Amino acid sequence: MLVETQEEAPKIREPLRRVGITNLRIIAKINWKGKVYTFIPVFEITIDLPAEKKGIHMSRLVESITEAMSEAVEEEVMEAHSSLEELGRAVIRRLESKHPHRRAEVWIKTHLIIPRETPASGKTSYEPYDVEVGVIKNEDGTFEKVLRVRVIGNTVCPHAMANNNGKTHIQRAIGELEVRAGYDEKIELEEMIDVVESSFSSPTYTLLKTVDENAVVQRMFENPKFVEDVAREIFAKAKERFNGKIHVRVISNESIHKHDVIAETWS
Ligand SMILES: Nc1nc2c(ncn2[C@@H]2O[C@H](COP(=O)(O)OP(=O)(O)OP(=O)(O)O)[C@@H](O)[C@H]2O)c(=O)[nH]1
Ligand SMILES: [Fe+2]
Repeated sequence: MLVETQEEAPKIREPLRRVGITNLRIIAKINWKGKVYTFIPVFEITIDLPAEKKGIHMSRLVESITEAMSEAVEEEVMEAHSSLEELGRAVIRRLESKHPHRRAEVWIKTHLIIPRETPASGKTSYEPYDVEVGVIKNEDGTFEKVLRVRVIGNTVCPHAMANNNGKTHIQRAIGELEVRAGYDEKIELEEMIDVVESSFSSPTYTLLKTVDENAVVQRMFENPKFVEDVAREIFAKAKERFNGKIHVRVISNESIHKHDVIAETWS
């Protein structure tokens, strides 16, 4: 007979808000607009723990994830989940029948690979973006979601350009956009990525033929921006498009310093 240590009273009767599993890697399939994508996401799943319980039954959180995945893999994937947030909610729904809790969170971190067309040769280039989706079931049973995208672009400094007959310093920059909204709000990760990527001096590309490289350099110099300009542009576009709490952070890896510069704002 197994001893259920988790059910015993702890020495220190403090409730814990988030207890669970993190850095769990697994396979996931998403049927996004009729096309099947396979991901190797990293999961974090937590529930609250009341003051009178020593611990949670950790394996039940893992079971909620593995069972939600198997329903996708075994029943072939057309019944699979239509978005990462829908997958997160399906995991929480399974957890409800396995482990008592009042509040639950599932965080799914992965990469989206989006095919883009190069600016001059029109070839297909596959661009990687870091995305993270959080699905939160509140104590009143309502669901909210947090969508995060991280995009690599570039900035051309307008200040050096104005003071050096057009010569200037150029650097890669990273734009991070987070939208926190009610679960049913229609917000697409791809659209969030486009908002960030269109706010740099120029997007970056994996594949660039010489004609493409020329086009990117032309566009960069036609579009000099401070790190502040990029953050403001992302924020303004995101407020217009997405109904939720917006958080923007841009870091420019300055090529003239050993440090970076940052601009951040939120609604
Ligand atoms: N709460 C808690 N569990 C831990 C900790 N370290 C390891 N464990 C887990 O204890 C789990 C086994 O306990 P349960 O999940 O309750 O497994 P079980 O009792 O066989 O299964 P159930 O019948 O579903 O309760 C293992 O999966 C371990 O990951 C810890 O620090 N806290
Ligand atoms: Fe147990």
